[in-house]
Amino acid sequence: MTNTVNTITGPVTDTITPGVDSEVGPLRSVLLHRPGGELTRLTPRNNDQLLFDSIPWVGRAQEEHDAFAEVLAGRGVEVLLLADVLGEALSDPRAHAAGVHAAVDERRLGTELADALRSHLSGLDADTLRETLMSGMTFEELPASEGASLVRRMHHAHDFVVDPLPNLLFTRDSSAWIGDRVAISSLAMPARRRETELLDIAYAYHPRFRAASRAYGAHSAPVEGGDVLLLAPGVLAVGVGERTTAAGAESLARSVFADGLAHTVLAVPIAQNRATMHLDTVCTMIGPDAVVMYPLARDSLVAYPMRPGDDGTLRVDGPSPFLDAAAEAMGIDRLHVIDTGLDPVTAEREQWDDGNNTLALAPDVVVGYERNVETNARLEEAGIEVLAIAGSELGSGRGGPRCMSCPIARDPLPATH
Ligand SMILES: NC(=O)NCCC[C@H](N)C(=O)O
Repeated sequence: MTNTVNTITGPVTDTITPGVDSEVGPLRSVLLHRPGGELTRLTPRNNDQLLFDSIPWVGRAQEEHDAFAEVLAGRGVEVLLLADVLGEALSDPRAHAAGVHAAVDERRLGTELADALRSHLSGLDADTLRETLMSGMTFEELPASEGASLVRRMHHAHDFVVDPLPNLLFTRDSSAWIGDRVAISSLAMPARRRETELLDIAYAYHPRFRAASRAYGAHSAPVEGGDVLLLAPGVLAVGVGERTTAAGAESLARSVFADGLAHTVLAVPIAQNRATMHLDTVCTMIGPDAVVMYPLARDSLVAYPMRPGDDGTLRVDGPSPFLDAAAEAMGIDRLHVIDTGLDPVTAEREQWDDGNNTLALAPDVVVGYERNVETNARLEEAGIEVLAIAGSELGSGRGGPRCMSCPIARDPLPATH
């Protein structure tokens, strides 16, 4: 199989200034992660814990991902790959030390083994360390010469001394740009927490990003990028559910208000279950004043608008119907919902398969999974161009094109929108 992605990315340059103030402004630069060795770690015994619903065929997942990257590149989008960004960052000795520190969980491994692992990882070159940080390491892969320990003797050879990170694929969740600042997510699930450390290192030490200010601290209350929608410049919606907590939404609101990045943040409660783990599993924007939305959510979603109060306080209003609160905050008459008109069973099937999880490349141009035939047909009937990609293997982690992409630069929308 050819790795087309390298030809798409080339060296990571710094010609495009980072900044994102909407969901639909023409996409200029995006961070993806081409799935690799970390997916080969998934087994029927660990897939639930690692947040995958089945065991992906890795080669096919890579092909699907390469095709996704090609669609973006074909539309003039610069595609950055997380492995490249992280690898370049890790060539800085301080990043290397931080990567080692993040990988060693002394509480779980005990002092003996933690010391042995630390010593082993410290001696790795940047590329090998990067692979280990992403794909993990089993007990049997840690050279025996690195010392004995009770923990090591009592573990199975195939257990992980460093856990793999198969959900790196979903770059949307681990970081998000808000205006010209990057928010490093504080990921909620144990299987994803170390992603926070890797993204923190990548942005802190890669020459292209190290000057970027932070919109949110990596170790603050849980907020995941899949829950954050930039409805319009200055207006954010933040899903509160299985991942992002109410404390996280409040904390993000305080942070973006303090930095002048937003005037309104809508906290949107979503059902706490796997099908709706993030707000972007039920609703994504396809135009400056239009969304595609899971039909059941349309009339049930509510919002608690937060605005800056007096003397650094937060003013919290609502709850009010989400569509009304969003339109008011965005200063438009109505936030249109593309009517997918689906029967409840088809709607539920296609929501599960990320039919509502589209990635806008520009107003009215979105990438979606080809399998969501009915949703895509309705979008096209509404005048939306749907660039359909295969996702049978990629989708086994329960994420679609929006989940698999972190926009780094979008052009601002024209004032007429
Ligand atoms: N924004 C998203 O909905 N991302 C999909 C994340 C899927 C991943 N397997 C997870 O459970 O976190």
